[in-house]
Amino acid sequence: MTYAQRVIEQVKAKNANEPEFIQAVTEVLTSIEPALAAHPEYEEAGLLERLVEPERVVMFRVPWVDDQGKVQVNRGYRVQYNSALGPYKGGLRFHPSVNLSIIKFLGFEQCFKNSLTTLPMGGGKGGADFDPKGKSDGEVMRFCQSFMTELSRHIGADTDVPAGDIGVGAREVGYMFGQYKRMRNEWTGVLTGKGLSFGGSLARTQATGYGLVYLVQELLAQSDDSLEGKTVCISGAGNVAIYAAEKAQQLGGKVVTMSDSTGWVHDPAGIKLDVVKQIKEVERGRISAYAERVEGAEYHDGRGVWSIPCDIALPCATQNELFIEDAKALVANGCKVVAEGANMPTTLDATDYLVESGIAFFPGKASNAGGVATSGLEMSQNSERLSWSFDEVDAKLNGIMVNIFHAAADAAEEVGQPGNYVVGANIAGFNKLANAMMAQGIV
Ligand SMILES: NC(=O)C1=CN([C@@H]2O[C@H](COP(=O)(O)OP(=O)(O)OC[C@H]3O[C@@H](n4cnc5c(N)ncnc54)[C@H](OP(=O)(O)O)[C@@H]3O)[C@@H](O)[C@H]2O)C=CC1
Ligand SMILES: O=C(O)CCC(=O)C(=O)O
Repeated sequence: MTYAQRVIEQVKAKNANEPEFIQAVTEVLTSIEPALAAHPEYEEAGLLERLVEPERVVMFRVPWVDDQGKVQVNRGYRVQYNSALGPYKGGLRFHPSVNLSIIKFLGFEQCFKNSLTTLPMGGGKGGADFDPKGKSDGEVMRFCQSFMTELSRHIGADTDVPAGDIGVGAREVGYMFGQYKRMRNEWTGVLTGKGLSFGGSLARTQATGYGLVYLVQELLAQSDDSLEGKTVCISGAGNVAIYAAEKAQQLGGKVVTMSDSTGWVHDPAGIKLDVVKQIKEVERGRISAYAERVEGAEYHDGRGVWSIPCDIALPCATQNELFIEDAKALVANGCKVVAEGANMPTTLDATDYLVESGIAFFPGKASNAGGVATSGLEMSQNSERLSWSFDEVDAKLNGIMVNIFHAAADAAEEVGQPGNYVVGANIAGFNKLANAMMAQGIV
């Protein structure tokens, strides 16, 4: 057994009821074997054992009162995973499925992703099993205030800087920022994804989706190709999906699918994004409404996006939403590129199948890093007390995504696995983090 395999077994034994966390650790540690082989000193320093164990896990009660006057209690989390590269940084997820396994896998992934951005950010993640769907603004505000009342003890502009994720957008970040400021009596860049009137960065809303497509654009450019005329399948209809679709369309791609947790739409003529934005960003409604409003579009209950033939697939909804049968359908239908907008949307066997089939497959820690990178740029602007223009931030985002593509491609090439961007991204992210951890001693 190799060092990595032994640590994977330890993680499985210690965290037996955390399947998503085990999945993320298995993917990363398996793919960095070549980097570990070049550094036997890592084993003596217990580097992997320290890497897989979060520096701190905070789990807390979030009591709040609903519109009927009834007391509700949710469970909140913040996993402060690794601070070797900078303050803990990563989003907050509000979704009924949230549990420790999901927050730990997201925090673990975030460490490598943030390393890939080259900005000084450590890794963290948090959230709660609260469902904002169907709640009034008042209920969401009271929940956010209660959540921040506890979280505020553990975060700070130089300690831990949360942001949005599933179920946490501008509204929730605004309520949490207001409560933090009220409790601390200080205005600091303690959260990113803030409103533009109080320290938010232009282009942060678009950044994850735009960044994903910038990376795909750079990949295609390597063979003098572009998005022009390409058919694109996207899952999800939230922040990442909407802005991935917008950028893909701006670059000449035709986006034909989007989805939510109840079903999916296929519009062979190309998704009308203004309709999706109205349904999702304004009405907070269901994607089924799209087919009621757009002639020629079909709505289907359940899953099915990956059955539609496409050149490029961008899974942008949630973890484990692209399975082995989906991977087989994509390959059979001639898909050439799969780039993850969501975190770990592709199962391990589906990932292996896509890579072995010669698909250019990009793991989320590389391809969706534009969001957190732009959060890093928001932190810089807050520290400077300045705001940069949209074009300035967008150009920096583009540059970061181009760099991430080449960092992953070069690392894969160096270990003799050209085109394996899973190996490349994991090794590139790991190398910098490992270097920092070794330099900082046994902590
Ligand atoms: N926002 C960001 O900056 C970043 C986000 N990510 C990742 O991107 C993904 C999407 O996040 P984001 O767009 O911000 O979140 P949103 O809440 O804006 O949108 C999430 C979308 O995914 C769908 N979805 C959520 N859970 C499920 C599920 N269990 N099954 C099927 N569909 C589901 C939602 O449908 P419904 O409305 O029905 O719930 C919605 O369409 C996540 O994996 C997130 O971690 C990664 C990097 C940065
Ligand atoms: O912008 C951030 O800090 C967090 C983004 C995020 O949660 C992610 O990259 O998954």
